[in-house]
Amino acid sequence: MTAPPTALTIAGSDSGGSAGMHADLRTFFACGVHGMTAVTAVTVQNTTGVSGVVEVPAETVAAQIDAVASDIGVGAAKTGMLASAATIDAMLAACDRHGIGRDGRTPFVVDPVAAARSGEPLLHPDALDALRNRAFPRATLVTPNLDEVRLLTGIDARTRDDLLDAAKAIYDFGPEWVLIKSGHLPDDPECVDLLFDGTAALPLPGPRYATEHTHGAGDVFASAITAALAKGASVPDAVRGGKRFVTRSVADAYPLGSGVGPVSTFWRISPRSY
Ligand SMILES: Nc1ncnc2c1ncn2[C@@H]1O[C@H](COP(=O)(O)OP(=O)(O)O)[C@@H](O)[C@H]1O
Ligand SMILES: Cc1ncc(COP(=O)(O)O)c(N)n1
Repeated sequence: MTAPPTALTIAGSDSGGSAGMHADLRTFFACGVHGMTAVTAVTVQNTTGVSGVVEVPAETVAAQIDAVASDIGVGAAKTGMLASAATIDAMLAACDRHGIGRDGRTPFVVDPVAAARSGEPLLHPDALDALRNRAFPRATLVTPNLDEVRLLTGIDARTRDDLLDAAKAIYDFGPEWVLIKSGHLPDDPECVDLLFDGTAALPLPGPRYATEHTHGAGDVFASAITAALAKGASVPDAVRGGKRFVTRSVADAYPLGSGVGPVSTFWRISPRSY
């Protein structure tokens, strides 16, 4: 047997199993990629929200990256909840040691998670600068939602036409590619995301389903992209494939608990068998 491609998520855990590194690992599995983790924080979380956070020491986050990169190897990496500037800087130093990120050539997807869907913060406000000015320039791809765009750039995108301005503003921080996610666009009958490389903008059309169960959608999208990059896909192909994956995941989203349920990562491996 040969080993499958490998991908690393640097993210927080979600005890409810819907978002964060749990969603990332399930997506890696569904995409046929061996998933690895550098846990940044343990969240006490369910479908109604986040009621506690314990941060993992920054040096332990870096040590997890060192451990897997030096032994197993990382085909592609993604970030989720990073919690603090200290963690971001320790992570970037570890990524440097192992060629993860732009110049090292191992694809590096930075999902700038700032808050949970339910509103609780997952990133210290004083870590925004580290994310923008130190993590983004290292990224192959940055994947903000519209709330994160607002926080990072001040741009309040309200229509599809505003997405290009948002993409340009994020691109100015130095990543190779930017993907603006449109799930939070008010009053749009579709979910048309936008991929931008500094010159050309590629719209990624998709339906908008009338479901409230979208917990973990952004994590699943970024993980499906990361899995495809680990398999050697180009960024546009990985993003197009990731969009198909997350759209099907939202289509099959299921209710869970008393709050917001997760998007489904079951559909590819065992459609509706549960
Ligand atoms: N109701 C929906 N129907 C179909 N696709 C959706 C829906 N909500 C979000 N998506 C898609 O899921 C992905 C994640 O989007 P978004 O919700 O903006 O990010 P996040 O989960 O990070 O807040 C995007 O491709 C978006 O277009
Ligand atoms: C540990 C962790 N990471 C990321 C998210 C964001 O996911 P969502 O925006 O769907 O709440 C989360 N809720 N928890």
